[in-house]
Amino acid sequence: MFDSTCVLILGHGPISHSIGLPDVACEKAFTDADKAILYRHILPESFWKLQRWLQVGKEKNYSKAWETIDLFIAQCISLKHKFLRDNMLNFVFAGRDTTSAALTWFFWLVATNPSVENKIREEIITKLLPKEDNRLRLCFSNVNDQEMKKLVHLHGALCESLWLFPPVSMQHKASLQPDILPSSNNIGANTRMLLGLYSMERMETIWGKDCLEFKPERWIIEQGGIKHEPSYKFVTFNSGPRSCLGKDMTYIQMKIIAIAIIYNHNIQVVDGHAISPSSYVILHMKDGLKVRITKIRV
Ligand code: HEM
Repeated sequence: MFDSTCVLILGHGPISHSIGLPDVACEKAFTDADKAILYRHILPESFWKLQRWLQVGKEKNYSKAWETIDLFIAQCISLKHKFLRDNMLNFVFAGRDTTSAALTWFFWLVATNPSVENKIREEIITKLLPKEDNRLRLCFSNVNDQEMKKLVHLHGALCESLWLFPPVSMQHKASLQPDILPSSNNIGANTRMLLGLYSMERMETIWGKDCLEFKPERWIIEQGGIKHEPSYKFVTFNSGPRSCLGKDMTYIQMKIIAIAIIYNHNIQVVDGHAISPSSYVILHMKDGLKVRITKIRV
């Protein structure tokens, strides 16, 4: 299990079970550390702390074990340095601009559709605020994922803006081998393909006649629950094995921000401010969103 855990977590196996059962210092260090931790539970605190200060007994073994474990982990990190760097970059890049672009389009759509803004504010008050709290103060520590799922109008408005203005507006894919696309088109190996998500999510043949309208109720079923659209149709977060890993977190972050702003403020877009998309891979608003914020609660 030591070997397989290391491969899973660190991407590097110490092969302690190879033929000859080699002495792997780090493996023994974990056992020593474990034993020392047991003694910390049993002995009076002042006693093991004195041992630690004097560096004797089990505490001496514990310190040595830590040195060995630290060295082992540092070696694994340096072996995987490029992999870790690339992953960190991927996450920061993937999470930074996408969500901020999505929020900008969302607030523009909500601000220019006051009936939607009112419906969201109303459901925050009726479904999220504790009945006994007549001060109508919203406390986020009480709001969990399940509570947020009750806000169907907010969810609908978020889906609608993520759908009309997908923050990753296009994708680039290439075929490894010759293939046949679902459209029956044949493609050769190494064929570059650009997928225009922005355009795909505005196609009448896929979404119907009202595909250019802002209609959050599109995402609400008759019984009042949230309507699910398959990811190969609502492609904002990609579909298949390379789907976005941050999708659920994005919805939670956007909901927290939307609730805090819509519950407490009224948003008005500044007259004459031009709205148009920018030409980046991420679909920003070209000149940002200029708004006037009015506090509606003290
Ligand atoms: C509105 C917000 C977001 C949108 C629209 C979005 C959209 C996407 C899309 C379309 C892809 C596929 C890219 C491709 O294969 O070409 C993707 C991948 C990915 N996203 Fe997001 N994303 C968002 C937020 C986030 C956040 C907050 C995180 C995490 C901090 C995140 C992490 C990732 C990662 C790690 C991948 C790569 C998955 C893989 O290749 O296996 N995303 N995202």
